[in-house]
Order: sequence, then C-alpha cells, then structure tokens
Amino acid sequence: MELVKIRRDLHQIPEIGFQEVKTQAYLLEAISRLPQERLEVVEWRTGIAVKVRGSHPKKRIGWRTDIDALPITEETGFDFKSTHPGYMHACGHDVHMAVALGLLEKLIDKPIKDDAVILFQPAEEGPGGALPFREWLKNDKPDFLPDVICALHIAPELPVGTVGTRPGLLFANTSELFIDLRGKGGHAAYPHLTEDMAVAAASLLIQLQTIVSRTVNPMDSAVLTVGKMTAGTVQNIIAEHARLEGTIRTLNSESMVHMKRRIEAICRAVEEANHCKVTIDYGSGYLEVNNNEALAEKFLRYASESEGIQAIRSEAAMTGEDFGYFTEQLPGLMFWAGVSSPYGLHHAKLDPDEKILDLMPGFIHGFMSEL
Ligand SMILES: CC(=O)N[C@@H](CCC[C@H](N)C(=O)O)C(=O)O
Repeated sequence: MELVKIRRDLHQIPEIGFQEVKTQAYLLEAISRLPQERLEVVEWRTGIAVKVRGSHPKKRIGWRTDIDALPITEETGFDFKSTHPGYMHACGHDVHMAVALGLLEKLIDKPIKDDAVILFQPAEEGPGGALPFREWLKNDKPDFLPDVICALHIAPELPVGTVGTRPGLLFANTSELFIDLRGKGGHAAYPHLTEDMAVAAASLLIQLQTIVSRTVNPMDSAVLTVGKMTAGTVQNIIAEHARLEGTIRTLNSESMVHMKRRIEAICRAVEEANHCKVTIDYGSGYLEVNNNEALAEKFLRYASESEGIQAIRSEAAMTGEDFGYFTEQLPGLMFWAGVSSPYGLHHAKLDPDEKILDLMPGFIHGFMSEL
C-alpha cells in the first residue's frame, strides 16, 4: 500500500464526528483491495471493525484509530490540502488512519499468533465515538471485542522515531462547556434600559479563570479553556445573547465535579448581577486514559530495543481522548509517536513528517506479535 498517497487522499476529505461518510467509503475500498482470506469486516455507523485471523489465536489484540477531523480552515498551502472548506485533519487522524491501514496489510502478510482487530473509530473530537462503539461491540459483535487494545497519537513536538508513554494516567478527564447568556438588548445609546450580554459574558469569562487559579489545589491540576466567545449582532446594538464555548480538563472525576460546581456558582452570580438568564450545557465528556501498567512497561522495553526507535517516558497531558472508554474496561495502551511538526495539534498549519508512515506499521506489528 502506498501509505503517503493514502494519507494525502484522506487529508483532502476531512469530515467531523459521525459525518465521516467519504472517509468510511475510502477506507472500505482500501481494505477491499487487500487479500481477503483472513479478514472479516463489519461496519458500525461511520466506523469499521476489521478482524484478521491469527495463526494460533487464543485472544484478540485490538488496534484503534480515530477517523474524524476538525472544523478548522487549513492554512498549510499543501497541494493536497483539504477540499472541504472549513475542515481539516488538524489532529493527525489522517496519519493515524494510514498507519492503521499499513498495519492491517502487515498483519495479513505476516499473521501474528493471535487474532487482531483494527477499529476505525468515528467522532473522537466530539461527540465521542469510543463509548457507543465499545458498547456495540460488546452487545452485538462480541467476537470483534478486543481482549487488549492499543493506539497511538501523533506528537508534533517529538522527532519522528520517538515514541513516548507512561504507566497509569496519560490523558485527562474532559468535559465540553457551552454557556448561553440571554438578557434584554437594545439601542447602543441607551445602555441603562438594557442588560448588555457582551459585558456580562466578558465578566463571566474572567471569573471562570479564577476557578483553577484560586480553587483547585495547586498540587492537583486542571484546565478551563474558553476557545470561542460570541455576542451580539452589529456595532450599535447592545447584545441580547452571548455564548461561551470551551472545555474543562482534570486528572480525576472528583476534580471535574468540583469544577462544574464552581462554574454553576459563578453563572448564578452573573445572572443575579446582570439580570439575565445563564444556561450551561456540558456537551460530551471523556474519561481519562489510563494505561495498563504492565502493558506500558512492556511497550517501553520493546520500543527501547527496537531499531530506529527512541523510547521516552512521557508526562501525563491535559489532552482528552475517548480512548479512555476502552482503557476503562480493557487493558489498554496509548502512546505518542513523534512527527516533528513546527505547528502543534489543532493548528491550521499542522505538518506531520510522513516518515512516520515507514516506521510505525512494522513497529506496531512487532509489538503486537509479542503480546
Ligand atoms: C487528542 C485531542 O486533541 N483530543 C481532543 C478531544 C476533545 C474532547 C472534547 N471535544 C473537548 O473539547 O472536551 C482534545 O481537545 O484534547
């Protein structure tokens, strides 16, 4: 398989969560071109599960890739840039998918002892595909449910060839955050007759930033980011509606409960002070990603002995990943794989080094053979 071409083809058709229709069709077509004797393929919504029969199977080893993109306008200038205006593979899922197809080809060419199951999972960026996919496998396709599961995420800041992970907690517990403020708008010249939702939202935004700095134990960690704030219609009308869109990140469920209680208290105070209605919607939330300790140690050992690979012990990160729903119920492992990009994840100029496509499928195949 020409993985660079595959990655670039997929890069051109980015689709957001549960709308990955062209992506799914592309993947199914690529899978159909491989020898089929050892394969079983099932579709779930816009996702796919592929089982490769092993030589002497005793268990199923899973590999998961995410397949969705982000609502970002690409600014790379690549000749293979996104053909979907306003959408981009800015989190590397195009690379993840190409790696998974390369791995699939290797598993067919050189079967490992156990069965392998590759999951092409929709909606990682939101609203979350892992939990419903896992439940579907458990209830409807138990013979596709892995006994152990692994995945990677590209790491722009690490050189190609470097992989990193840690036993235990790797990624944060997350919740989306959407806050709407509604009050009486009106003429810009008569502020005393209105309640200005732009001003109320600005004050709310600043107060929200005191939650982490003033109420979370500094030895714990949390993040509250508002990534989007909108208010009003035109320059000379006082806004009757404002909206904040953000995300909350913590390292455990108790801190998440604490953050939400503080957000609610501040919103009530803003309501009172600004004579307005404030509503909160927590959207979707992800569990933290917890790496199985033994699996992570085995991986780090295997990586440090692999030619062309550097292994590092990573710090836990405030990134979110619905892979946490797999590690909740299965021994699982996620690791970072370096791609030497000058721009980071969720950036409109993310530029992963495609040399990762030569390295990762063989490396992962080797690791899966050892499990
Ligand atoms: C790896 C990565 O970047 N994941 C996303 C997951 C987003 C979860 C959800 N939509 C949220 O914003 O809380 C991330 O932003 O960390």
